[in-house]
Amino acid sequence: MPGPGSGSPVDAVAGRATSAPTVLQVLRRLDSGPRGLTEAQAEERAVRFGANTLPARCEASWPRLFVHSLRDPFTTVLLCLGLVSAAVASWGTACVILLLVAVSCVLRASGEHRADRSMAALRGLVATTATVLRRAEEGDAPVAREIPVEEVVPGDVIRLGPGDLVPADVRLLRAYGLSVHQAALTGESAPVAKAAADTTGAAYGGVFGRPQMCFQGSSVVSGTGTAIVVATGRRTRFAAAHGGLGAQREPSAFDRSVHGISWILIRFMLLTPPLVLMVNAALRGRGLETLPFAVAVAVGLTPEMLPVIVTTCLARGASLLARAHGVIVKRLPALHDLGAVDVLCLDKTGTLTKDRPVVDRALGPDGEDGPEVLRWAAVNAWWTLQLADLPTPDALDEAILDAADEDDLMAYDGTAAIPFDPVRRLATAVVRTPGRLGSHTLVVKGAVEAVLVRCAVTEDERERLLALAAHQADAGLRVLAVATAERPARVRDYTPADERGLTFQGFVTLRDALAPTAADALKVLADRGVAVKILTGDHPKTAARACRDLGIPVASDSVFTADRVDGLSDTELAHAAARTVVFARCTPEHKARIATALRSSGHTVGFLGDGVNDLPALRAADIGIAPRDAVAIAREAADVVLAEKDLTAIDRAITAGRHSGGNIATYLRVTLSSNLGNVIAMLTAGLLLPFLPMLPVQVLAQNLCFDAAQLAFAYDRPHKAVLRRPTRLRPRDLLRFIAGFGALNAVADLATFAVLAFTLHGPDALDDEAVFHSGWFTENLLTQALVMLLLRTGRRGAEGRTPGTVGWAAAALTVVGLLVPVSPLGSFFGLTPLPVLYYPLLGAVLALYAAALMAARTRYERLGAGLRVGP
Ligand SMILES: Nc1ncnc2c1ncn2[C@@H]1O[C@H](COP(=O)(O)OP(=O)(O)OP(=O)(O)O)[C@@H](O)[C@H]1O
Ligand SMILES: [Mg+2]
Repeated sequence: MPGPGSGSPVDAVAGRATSAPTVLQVLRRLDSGPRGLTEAQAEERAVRFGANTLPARCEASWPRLFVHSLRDPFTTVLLCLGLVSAAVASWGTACVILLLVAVSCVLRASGEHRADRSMAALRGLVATTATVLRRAEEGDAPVAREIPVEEVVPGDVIRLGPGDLVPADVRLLRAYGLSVHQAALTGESAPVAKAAADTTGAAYGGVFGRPQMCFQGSSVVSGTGTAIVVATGRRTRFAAAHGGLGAQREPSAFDRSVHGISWILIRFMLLTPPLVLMVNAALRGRGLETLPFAVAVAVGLTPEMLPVIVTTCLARGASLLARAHGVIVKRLPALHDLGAVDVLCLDKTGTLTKDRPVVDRALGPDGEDGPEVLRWAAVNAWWTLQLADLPTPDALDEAILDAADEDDLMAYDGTAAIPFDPVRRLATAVVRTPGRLGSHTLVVKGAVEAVLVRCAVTEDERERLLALAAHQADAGLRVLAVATAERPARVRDYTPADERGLTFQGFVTLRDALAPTAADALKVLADRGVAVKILTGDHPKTAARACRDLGIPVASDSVFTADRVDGLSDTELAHAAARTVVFARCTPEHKARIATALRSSGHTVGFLGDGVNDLPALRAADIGIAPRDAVAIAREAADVVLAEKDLTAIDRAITAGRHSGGNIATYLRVTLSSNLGNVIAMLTAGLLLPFLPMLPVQVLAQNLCFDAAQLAFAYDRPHKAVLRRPTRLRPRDLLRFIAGFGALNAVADLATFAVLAFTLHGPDALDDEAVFHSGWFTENLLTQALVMLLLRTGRRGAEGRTPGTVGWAAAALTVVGLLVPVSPLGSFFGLTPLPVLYYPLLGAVLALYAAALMAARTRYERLGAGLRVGP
């Protein structure tokens, strides 16, 4: 059988030959026909070729995740420190480090495994489908049917429409005005035209340049097509080129903050041991015997639970959001970024408005009622729909068809169509001119400016007509312009070059009601510190009016028409974007450029859109958001998918993001400031004392206790104040915070040393190593508990709250700190019971420390750095 079983269908069909194979060759090779496969054939091929999934999308196994978590930089550094300890035969230290690594890796791998599984399940809810033609039996007529993309097999005949993902590598059988975006394959951002006709000779730009072929990983920007699948799954070009991973994203807000901080810390960790060694050698004449201690200090500085806490916080947030509000976060770090969003860009149609337009009026060039304008508009809508094979009419066309008289339409016979394209903002239908043999009428409808530049009118007349349209738009109406032209009939294809010298017919205005929840949702967003910008393809006046009606103040200088964007440099655009509320007449590329400009000026940008024209911006923003009924490619490109097209859902998602981001930030602040404090105290004490201020095993044991207690932050409920502003963690602010609070912590430790000296009657008594170690051990755990409670929330926040997980964890730390030195376990760590007098004095130190912490915190908040906070 000359079936597709032999060799790779891609090579066989798209392949190495210099000229593209003809449709007939392809069909024969794939043992299929233009009417598609039968269900039985499809089933047999599904078994033979496997599911149409990319290798990169397959779920990672548990052991793989474990190995992956070993590659985490913190873990790597810890392992190196462990090796160093083992090399100097400090087996205790090496074992404890190994234990730390094992615990954090197991926790992280299991957390990630769980998160991956629930993410996969969530992604399944928004999986994309493909439209295939299949037949029940050999003799039956083919039926178009939606199936999950995984079930597509070679030989299937599929339909492509605007907004569809190309589900596999396909050869076109028919195409109308088809253009696809294949940046994921070629890096080229402009859409590429595709056509079905057999051509001879090699194509420019290699295989991807072939006009007859569309490839997995690309998406349909405009037009429609019918095509036969030639390769699926790992046999596609996309899988071969990238393992199906696609282009690398720019670093997101998550990468910039959490990753940025991680790397700063790792540098510190690597610097610490040599520093400790050098200082001890220079001032105390100690040699390599301090190495285990130096290593332990570096370990003590590490927030090794950071990856675990981050995964747990985000996974918990994401699953809660999905369960309670139907909001699906497709990539975990996106939840963190949602919390950091301070500028949200929205498209207008369907987001602020219902996208259920109804025709309001049809008016001629003189502004009087013009019923024939509506008729022409309907002829255009009907024939573009019929001839371009569109799966569903768009909302504007549907409204026009609803308003038009069906009998009028029947008088026309369409011959060609150029479907709507968001860059040209036009749709054209060609009909036979009624009653005039040998003549065609081009009927063009589209955005006012786009149609008028193609009309044969004087400059003054154009100005007058633009003003007339602007007047309509100012009333909140959507305006379409309609024009026609008569041409001698011809067989040759019509192209956009034919849309010239048109006769202007008039305008059709449409009313699109505002979305009922939009006004409230916008107000809530403003209260939460999120600036909203509207990026729309529509008329500036229509957009500005919708904004005003929804309560967004729009000054005259805050409306920007996107053609002005082209003349601006990136910095100028960033400046302009800061002031502007409405960007009108945006092409898809404009939307993306504006999002990029806002990001480059330091904002974390979210973009919500549902159409093909929103695709580049969904990718360019830090975080792309699409409603579930958006076109497939928008859903695919988005990081977050909303159950409904309802702005209130965004607020929920942002709140959940702030919740998780707030917990991560608190964890980092608490851990790092107390770790830093300990390290400073340890270094100082090391120089003051004739012995090591803490044995390596004690440093590590104490560290283990901290880590365990701090897992509680993953389950904390942050204070309401945290949810009021974007949770943006800036590395520089964080470092300032931990330097300040770390120093305070060190002062408390040094005060404890003084207390110990006093309790033990004079500095000489400090020679009692075990008592010193025990005293400091207890103090350290207690201060840690205190810091956890006090730095968690503001002073106001601490009042009237139930203890919660963090409260219980702090209590457990306190108990461990008080009991371990007096218990049998204590002697194992080299600890001993303390004199009774020590406790009241320690109490006094802690009370002073608590007061200082509160004062410092209030000051810090007053300085405006607070619980950090957008611009
Ligand atoms: N089917 C159509 N036929 C002709 N013109 C259209 C059609 N659909 C839209 N237009 C015109 O093109 C313009 C741009 O459309 P586009 O789809 O890019 O954005 P939009 O839907 O207006 O707004 P948003 O970006 O807020 O979703 C519209 O404002 C309208 O004037
Ligand atoms: Mg839209």
